[in-house]
Amino acid sequence: MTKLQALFGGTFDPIHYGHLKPVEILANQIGLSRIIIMPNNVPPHRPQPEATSDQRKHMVELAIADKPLFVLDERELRRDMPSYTAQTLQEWRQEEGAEAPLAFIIGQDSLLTFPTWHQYETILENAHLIVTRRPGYPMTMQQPEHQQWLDDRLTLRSEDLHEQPAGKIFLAETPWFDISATIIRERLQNGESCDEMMPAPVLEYIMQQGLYR
Ligand SMILES: Nc1ncnc2c1ncn2[C@@H]1O[C@H](COP(=O)(O)OP(=O)(O)OP(=O)(O)O)[C@@H](O)[C@H]1O
Ligand SMILES: O=C(O)c1ccc[n+]([C@@H]2O[C@H](COP(=O)([O-])O)[C@@H](O)[C@H]2O)c1
Repeated sequence: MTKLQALFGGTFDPIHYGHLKPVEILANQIGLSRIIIMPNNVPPHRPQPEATSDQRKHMVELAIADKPLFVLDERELRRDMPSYTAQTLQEWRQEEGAEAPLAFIIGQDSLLTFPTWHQYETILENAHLIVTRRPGYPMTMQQPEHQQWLDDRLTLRSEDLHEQPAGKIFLAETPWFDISATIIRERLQNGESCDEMMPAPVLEYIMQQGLYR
């Protein structure tokens, strides 16, 4: 069994197949026995979500109920301050010890904004970064110095993620899923179907709660 642990943070307003499917495929590709899903309470770089933290947590629980690959981490939900990943990963590293291989999973769009994140350079001191593909976003950074930063840390060997505790960036070859929470919220507001975009129990909960109308 692999020792590499991977944390997948997000706002999940709501959780959808664009979150779940790439990381399920990733787990098979690189050998992850567990993915820790971590919804935030106060997202650092965007407006407050439409659904409450309790509702978003409940939707994650419904989405992963029949998937033993996933577990929920509530640490950022308990925080009233913005959920800075640098701080979360520092805490996680202290809990897991210096040698444990740890990774943070993001989509391709998040990689592009990564250099604007709070203390972004320190994030790689505590974890690897695993990037899943997302349609509509370039794989190169806008600023040459950020591309250099990326190139210096890139690895093509997924074994590095298992063998080293932190510091590498791995661009995973996951398929594209053209789904976003924004599109789902818009479609639901217009009364359009989202059946193919998320697990049925999540959609049923959205309807029952009258969310995103
Ligand atoms: N379709 C997708 N493919 C790959 N990664 C995704 C996809 N949708 C979201 N992600 C990634 O999942 C993480 C959490 O995303 P988030 O909860 O913001 O979802 P979102 O669909 O981008 O939401 P919104 O449309 O509200 O901005 C981010 O790292 C994001 O890049
Ligand atoms: O730490 C930061 O500055 C930071 C800035 C933007 C996003 N993040 C984290 O990245 C993850 C995906 O963010 P989002 O907004 O796409 O849901 C989530 O765990 C956020 O807390 C973190």
